Amino acid sequence: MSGETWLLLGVVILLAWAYSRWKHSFWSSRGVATPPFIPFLGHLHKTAMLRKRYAFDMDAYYRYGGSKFCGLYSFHKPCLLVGDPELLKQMFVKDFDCFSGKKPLKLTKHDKVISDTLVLKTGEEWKKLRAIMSPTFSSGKMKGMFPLVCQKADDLVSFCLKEARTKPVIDMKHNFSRFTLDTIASCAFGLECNSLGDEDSDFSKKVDKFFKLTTASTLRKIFVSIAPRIAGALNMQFSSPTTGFFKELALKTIAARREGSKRGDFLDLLLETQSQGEDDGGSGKRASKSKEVLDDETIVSQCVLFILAGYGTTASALSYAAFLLAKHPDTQQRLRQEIVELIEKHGDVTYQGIMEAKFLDACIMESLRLYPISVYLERMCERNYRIPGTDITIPPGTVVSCPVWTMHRDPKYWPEPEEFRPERFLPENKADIPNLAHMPFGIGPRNCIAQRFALMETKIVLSKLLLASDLRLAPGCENVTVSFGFGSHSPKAVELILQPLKDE
Ligand code: HEM
Repeated sequence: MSGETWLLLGVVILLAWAYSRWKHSFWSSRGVATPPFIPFLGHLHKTAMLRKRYAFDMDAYYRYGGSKFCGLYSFHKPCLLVGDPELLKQMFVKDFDCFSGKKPLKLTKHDKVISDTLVLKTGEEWKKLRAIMSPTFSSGKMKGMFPLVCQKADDLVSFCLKEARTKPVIDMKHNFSRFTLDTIASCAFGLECNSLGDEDSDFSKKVDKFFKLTTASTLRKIFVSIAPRIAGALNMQFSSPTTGFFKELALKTIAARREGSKRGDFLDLLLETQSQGEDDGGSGKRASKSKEVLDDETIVSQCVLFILAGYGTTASALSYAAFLLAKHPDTQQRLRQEIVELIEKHGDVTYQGIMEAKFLDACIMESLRLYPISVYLERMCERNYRIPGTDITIPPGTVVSCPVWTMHRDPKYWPEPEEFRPERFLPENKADIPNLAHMPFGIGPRNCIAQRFALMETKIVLSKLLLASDLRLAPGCENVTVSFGFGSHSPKAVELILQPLKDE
């Protein structure tokens, strides 16, 4: 290269560096602290991978003011980390109209099934869909689905006890995952897939494929995220091609339901909202609103949503809870006693009984405190917003995140935070927990829509499992290793010894 070319290159690099420095002065010029960052990337190298993210959030929270708020950069885009419960309440709840969106996922036209799921919708479309779907998760509707989930929980317990006869140690993470899968197949797709007993079940194989990340699928996702239009033109999609299998399955079940075979599951409930809209033909307004949102394709997307949002989350929540109960035999016995007393009162594991079980609820809440499935929450600012109590304004497009994992272990809110102490969540102690210091199901109007369903599922399984067996830690498995994936985490393994409590 000639001297002039070198000089030109030097000037270009210098200008780019100066531009990056200027962009990265957004927070310092407003007097907001930021953890150390690097040119161009900002903090992206620390926040893009969940494995690094939770440790980074902790550092930002304790050392750079994040327990109130601090500034971050994703490339050159300013982001805000907010760890103050009062400020979170103001932003995520009271000023929700300014924070109803989430960071958009870049998708192609071939990703319609997942782009129509509630979790990826924004603005008015999200509002309408959420309003129509919310009643399907009411406590009345949960009662209707209770027997379906109990059936799957009974299958799980029988399977585990059968395994316990031949195996010294049971892989409970695997069994909880299969149980969750069977429940989703039953409640969202009307399918009895029995993946617990049948390792070759088509449904479970397809779900495994749906989540499997290979080098090729990762590169495809990265390419779609960078150039969605070109990717679309090349017939590429972000989601796994296996999505087509679930779409066909749900469409087939919808057709069968129209022939009259109802089961009171989630799919029936969604179809009911569609016909409620149609029945309202007289007034016209509601009918067209429902029809517009819940066409068959939109319903199919919400069935797939159950796999996306409900599979790993519930299986991990059950795995962590079972591990903690096995590690704390006295707590386990206290919980078993509560369940036995409720059975004496109600005659069986009933919806009413598990709702009354205060210690059961406390054990699950404490387990989700120590291991919140979402390490952080995010919202996107939709217009200029002045951070309350300051004269700092953040522009539209700023991503605001809440460091859930870190806040769940802050000794300011949780004395001896690393200890498993369900008593913290008993009614007489609940008043000591500040509002929004505990948020395993998120915050405000965009929180987990299926919280009732997820809790019902978890409570039924733990009740039935503890009534049937004593859970003990397998030798060498005294600690749980958290395995961080792309967007979520799960215990690496939960291997337990199951000691049956009744003669079979
Ligand atoms: C123990 C299990 C579960 C946990 C811990 C959990 C947790 C969460 C969290 C933390 C969020 C984000 C909330 C926020 O940003 O404020 C969320 C959102 C969501 N969850 Fe769950 N979840 C669980 C099970 C499920 C299940 C079984 C479904 C089934 C459909 C589900 C569906 C959703 C949906 C649709 C959203 C997005 C809601 C919206 O954007 O309006 N979740 N969940």
